Amino acid sequence: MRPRAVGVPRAAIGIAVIAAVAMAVPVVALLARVDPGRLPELLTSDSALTALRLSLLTTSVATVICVLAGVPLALVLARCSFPGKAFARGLVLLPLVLPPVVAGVAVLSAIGRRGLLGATLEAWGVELAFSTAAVIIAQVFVAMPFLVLSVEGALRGDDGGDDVAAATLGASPAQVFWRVTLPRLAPALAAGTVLVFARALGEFGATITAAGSLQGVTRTLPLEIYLQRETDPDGAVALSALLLAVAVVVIVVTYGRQRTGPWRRRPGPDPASVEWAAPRPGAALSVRAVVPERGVDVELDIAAGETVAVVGPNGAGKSTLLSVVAGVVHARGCAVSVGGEAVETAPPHRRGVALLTQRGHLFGHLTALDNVAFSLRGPDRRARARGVLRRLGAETWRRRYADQLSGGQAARVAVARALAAQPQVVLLDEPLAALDVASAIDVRAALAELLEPCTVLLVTHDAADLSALADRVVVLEEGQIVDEGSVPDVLTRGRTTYVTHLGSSGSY
Ligand SMILES: Nc1ncnc2c1ncn2[C@@H]1O[C@H](COP(=O)(O)OP(=O)(O)OP(=O)(O)O)[C@@H](O)[C@H]1O
Repeated sequence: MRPRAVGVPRAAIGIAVIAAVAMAVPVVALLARVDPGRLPELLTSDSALTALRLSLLTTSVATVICVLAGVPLALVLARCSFPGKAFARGLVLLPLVLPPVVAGVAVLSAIGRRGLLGATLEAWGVELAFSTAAVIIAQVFVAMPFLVLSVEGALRGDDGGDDVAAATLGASPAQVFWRVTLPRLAPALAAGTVLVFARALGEFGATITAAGSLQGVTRTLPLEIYLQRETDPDGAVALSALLLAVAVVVIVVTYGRQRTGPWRRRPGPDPASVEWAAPRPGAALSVRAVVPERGVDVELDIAAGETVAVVGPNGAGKSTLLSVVAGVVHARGCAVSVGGEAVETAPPHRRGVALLTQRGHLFGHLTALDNVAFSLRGPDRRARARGVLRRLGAETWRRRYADQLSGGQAARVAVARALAAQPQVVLLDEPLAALDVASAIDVRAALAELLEPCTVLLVTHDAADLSALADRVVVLEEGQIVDEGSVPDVLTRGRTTYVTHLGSSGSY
């Protein structure tokens, strides 16, 4: 069910209709000029078929190259910081604004006989200029920016929270890329691929400049149309209609998938439930979090199996402390050890620490069940995942995707996913904040039981969490520990205004 859209101003609708008609007129005019009687003969001429074959071949190869090279390029531009990044980005996107003929001259200057790489290529016995390879190079050069723009835009638009969640569930950077980042990018990648294909298919200026017009070698369909325009206008019209049809088919095939909503992986068969075994006992945690740019300077030791609640006003540094333990935030003065082993230089997936943030970050392309099974191994992983969901009272929604769950339901599934990973240390950042009162009571009770053997660092603003879950409480203010002790002691002392309010909030 789609929510009703907010109304659109009448003027916008009027202008949109005029714009759509203006875009449609040339296409209709072209189709009107096609002579259906002569179409088979015109389209099956030797020159037309040769040009079509060459166009489809070069465009397909160029599209594959753009996808294989463009996705890593977009990833680096979106996610890495390095000197000269703005310049590198400008360079990659430059062909977008270059006149195609200039792009062709640039390609020829690189691969031509007297070009920058010409002598080296010749020494290797490779001659690229005016070859089919030159057509592909020209197409890649002009089309690549479309893919980079689409994918980089999608990457910049998200905060990388899903990737962090996956890493703290034990996924290596390569697994995060294949299992989480790429599926999330699928719609942008599909859109970018269509644009690349369309741009490469229609490429003319750069191709004729860098590769010439040799029949069967470099004369692609747009070049054939241009040449036929002089000698056989009807043939040119027929070929134009053919190019139009190919472009429409590509767009329909690719965008057709998107009409069914976001990309989702089809779930496997519904598994039988396997009773969830008790969580693995936790390990001792020791952390020194010194992050001057956030004003945080905290040292904390937690015994194996202990649950420590961290409380404090907004901006006190609670989430930063958790991020340091998880390996998401790094600073020179930080040290973290899990089970006596120093892990501050280890990447998040090697720390044995699961981080559950306020937003949960369920993976949108997976069902609730497959989210929970994400970190599990073995043939019965989905059955065990169902057992964990059952323990959290979330089994009913196992076949739903993240966008089909309410905030509270998603929070339960996210808790199940974090606990299923059996981490040595569990980091919970306000895990119950999205739940209604009744659900919070249920999940809190389940957590109290399930977290019993675990080492837990829990950030909360709710006094009910303290009494139900915490063995000890630590109070943070402006990045420093200002009090710590047993829950009743700290709340009774009420050393800060925040703690006084927390103690009198009624839920304790
Ligand atoms: N990504 C960031 N870059 C720079 N500074 C940040 C970033 N995230 C948080 N900070 C700053 O670090 C300090 C601690 O923030 P943090 O999110 O750890 O507080 P918090 O106690 O978790 O707050 P809340 O209860 O609102 O979640 C704040 O001053 C905040 O402005």
